[in-house]
Amino acid sequence: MGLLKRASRALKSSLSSRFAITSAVSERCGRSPLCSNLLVRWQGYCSHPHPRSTNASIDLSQYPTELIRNFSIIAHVDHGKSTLADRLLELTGTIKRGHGQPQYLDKLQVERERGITVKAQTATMFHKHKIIGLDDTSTQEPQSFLLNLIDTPGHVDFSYEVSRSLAACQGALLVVDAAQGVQAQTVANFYLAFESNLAIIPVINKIDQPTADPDRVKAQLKSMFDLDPSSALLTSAKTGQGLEQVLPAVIERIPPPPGKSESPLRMLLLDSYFDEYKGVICHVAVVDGALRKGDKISSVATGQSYEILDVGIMHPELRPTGVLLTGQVGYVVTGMRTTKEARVGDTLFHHRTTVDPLPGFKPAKHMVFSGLYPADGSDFEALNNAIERLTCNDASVCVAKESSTALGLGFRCGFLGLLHMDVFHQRLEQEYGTHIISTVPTVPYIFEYSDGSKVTIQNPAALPSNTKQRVVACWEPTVLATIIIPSEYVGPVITLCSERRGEQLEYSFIDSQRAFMKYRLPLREIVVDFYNELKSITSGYASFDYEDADYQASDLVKLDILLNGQPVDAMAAIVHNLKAQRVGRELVEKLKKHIDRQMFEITIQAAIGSKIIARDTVSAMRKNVLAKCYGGDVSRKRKLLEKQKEGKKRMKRIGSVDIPQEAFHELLKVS
Ligand SMILES: Nc1nc2c(ncn2[C@@H]2O[C@H](COP(=O)(O)OP(=O)(O)OP(=O)(O)O)[C@@H](O)[C@H]2O)c(=O)[nH]1
Repeated sequence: MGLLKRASRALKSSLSSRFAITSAVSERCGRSPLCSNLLVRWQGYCSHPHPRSTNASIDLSQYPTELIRNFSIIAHVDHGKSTLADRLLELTGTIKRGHGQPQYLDKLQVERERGITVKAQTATMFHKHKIIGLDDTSTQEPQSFLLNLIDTPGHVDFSYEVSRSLAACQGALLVVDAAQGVQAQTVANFYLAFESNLAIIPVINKIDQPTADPDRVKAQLKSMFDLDPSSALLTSAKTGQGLEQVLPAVIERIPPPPGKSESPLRMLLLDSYFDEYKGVICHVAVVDGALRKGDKISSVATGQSYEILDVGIMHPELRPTGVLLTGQVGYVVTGMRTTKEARVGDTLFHHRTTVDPLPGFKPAKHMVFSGLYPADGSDFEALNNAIERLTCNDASVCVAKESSTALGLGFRCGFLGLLHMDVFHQRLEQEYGTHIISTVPTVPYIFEYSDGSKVTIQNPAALPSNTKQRVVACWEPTVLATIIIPSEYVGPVITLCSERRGEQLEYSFIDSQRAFMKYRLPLREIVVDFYNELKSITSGYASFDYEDADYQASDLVKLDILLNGQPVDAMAAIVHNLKAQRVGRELVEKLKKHIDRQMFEITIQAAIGSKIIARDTVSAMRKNVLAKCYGGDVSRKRKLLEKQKEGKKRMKRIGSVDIPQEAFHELLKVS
């Protein structure tokens, strides 16, 4: 994951090297060069809604780059980014106070249900501010600034979104919970912003909490990132305390976008999604030049040309402006038919001009792969459509068609992590009404065969079962994990990491209460349930982040699951030899629990090659759903039978055995 490299390139190998990051950080995080160049001092002036927040049309020509600030909010998960974004939108009158929809920018149903941000969202705000010349005599009138705010996800799986958002920004608010202090993703996000050369404004949030200790957090910011403690803003996004300092600090400390208005148009494509009515909508940042409705543009990546049918800003919903000028961030609607044409990171430019492409983004690195199949085989086309549309909106998923003897036609998808995979499944079901079966997640292993060929295996079924005969060596991907925990949990965390075949690389203390550990862990060991277990053994206090590392030689075997003697390719897994027995037993147990009794006996076996390592049986008998329905109304019985019929539709028939969707889901949790 390129994004993860950033996280801790400076983390590199030792804490001390991080602590040694020098005054370059404080220079960047202090007053921007702009301020010294202009020799101005800014003063907070007005936090009332700007008149433009009404439905009046917006004239973007009033906002040259000097009056634009593009910034992001980054933080560890749950430290209050989305709540802070809400308050800033309210403060500027972009949304109504008490709009009744907390975390306004978390628009997806899955984000609201899970209380997490999955997709980075942009909103444009206007804020009036007064400038006072350093000589204090040249008082100017307050000026209106255009502020583009990008709310980003905090969970490690979605840091790809963060890295993309930062490409459109010149500064970032680094939000840290006043009670929890610096956590693993705070570290990762800081380095991501630092390496992107952004001005960083530390914001210590949640100061209203009884356990808040802003001084301790300031000391951590100083010792870990060399951030000037006096530059930290103290806020409570909940009570509103201290919020009036945030936008003045954004205007004061973050430089305006550096683009040239007189140069030919260059736009960075940040994101895209499919809208039922408008078609493909692209989020763009205009780096140089200007874009107008009706312009013809071309794409560097595909060479295709399009006409701009609509252009505008997110304020906070789509708001047509007819134009986007240098430094502005907004949306464009072109004639693109699918979001596949909208390559995230692409450079768009005026047709028939020549420009140097913008740097773009490193492609997302897929950590986990799993097969997705329609629960009902005849729904393949519907699933195909749903996946196509959803991947338009989530470019970080890779998809290839595959087929399984057990499940029929389906897809092999690559995800950034397990939560990402989970969220993708949930969105497929919620937003597109598809019922899916997903196979056990796997990571990309490398196998070397006796003929000297090497293959990357993303699907266990692709590995012949008699591996030992043909495979001469195998390697598995590893990660460098950063774990920050209260000192009292060090023991259990060390035990967990060694159970997961981890190698400790570093162990030190951030302050008197918290320990910092760095481990090399096999990726396979963390994708399945590691984070949940870490949270549970540390009462939720652990924070965790990882970056991808090298492959390491390993002793891997293919574990087959057999139902009535038939191997089920969709249930095969590649596991470490030492764990094969336990995993085999657990898989058999889970399947037994979830397969309903049927008219015949079902044997469930786990096998390595021809050796059976676990076995159980489900005895024969049809599940009688009417058993608990004594007498009573016939319509009630009919309803229960209908429900059973509906449930059966969602079962997968493998050989002669019906397997409910939940059985496949449960298999995902075996580590
Ligand atoms: N006491 C207190 N709670 C806050 C404050 N700011 C946010 N919260 C609460 O903290 C929780 C997490 O807030 P979010 O804004 O969703 O956090 P986030 O960082 O956006 O979370 P992700 O998007 O999942 O990374 C919510 O329950 C908020 O109500 C604050 O200043 N004080």
